[in-house]
Amino acid sequence: MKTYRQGTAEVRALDGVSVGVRRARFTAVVGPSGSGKSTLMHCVAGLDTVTSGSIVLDGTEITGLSDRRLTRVRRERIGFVFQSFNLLPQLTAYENIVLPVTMSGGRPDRELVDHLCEVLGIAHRASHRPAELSGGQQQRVAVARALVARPAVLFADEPTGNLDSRAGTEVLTVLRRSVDELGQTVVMVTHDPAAARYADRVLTLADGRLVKDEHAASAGHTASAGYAAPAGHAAPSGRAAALAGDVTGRRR
Ligand SMILES: Nc1ncnc2c1ncn2[C@@H]1O[C@H](COP(=O)(O)OP(=O)(O)OP(=O)(O)O)[C@@H](O)[C@H]1O
Repeated sequence: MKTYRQGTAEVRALDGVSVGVRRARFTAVVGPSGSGKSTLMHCVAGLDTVTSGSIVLDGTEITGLSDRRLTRVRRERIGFVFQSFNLLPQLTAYENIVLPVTMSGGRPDRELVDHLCEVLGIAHRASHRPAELSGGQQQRVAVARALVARPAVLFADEPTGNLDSRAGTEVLTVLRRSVDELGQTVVMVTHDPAAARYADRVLTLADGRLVKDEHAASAGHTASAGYAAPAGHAAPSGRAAALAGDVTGRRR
């Protein structure tokens, strides 16, 4: 449960939402404006706290952690991609990608970065500055930057919000590939049902409640509207089933 105070009124931004997200799966959270999508993502990712209930992230109960430990969990286990790409304009794509690693005093794993650039289709743009890249390419650089620390979960909040449909397709395709080829766990908030079709599972919120929970087959996976249909991906089997409960938010 997550409530906000607005004057004398209390807004229930999340109300009795209980959900677990599996590893190496692509989960989309959809719903109308104000339904609680961002609040859910912020609570699950440790950017905000729940009023009651608990959040378990990659086996760690994050509810009640001190700010210092929560910051560490976010830095080490979570990757974020937002609507705005937040790239540093004076750095090249490669330098932007490795920035989180170099900032925390580490040395980038060149092989991993090259592999990410390859999978995300930006290898040939690595030495370019953001201004020389298309919106879709910039967002793919942002995805690579989020993945370079090998996060347990990648949270994407309206990652296609600033992009036209072609660039949006590029970004959704690389998110899909990160799940299929890198085994990445992805949770994406979107208001766009066409974007949600790239996911294995679609959670629908309305008025802070979970009103629908659809898995790929029933989520109209192959239908295409707005974005090109995802190119026949195969959801990983067995492996994910054995690793249930990667991220859970429970009502107490
Ligand atoms: N900081 C806040 N203070 C007060 N109320 C808030 C705050 N943040 C969100 N809310 C309220 O909580 C509810 C859920 O908001 P939230 O931003 O999670 O919805 P959303 O589905 O992400 O919407 P959108 O698609 O417009 O971003 C809304 O009624 C909103 O007004």
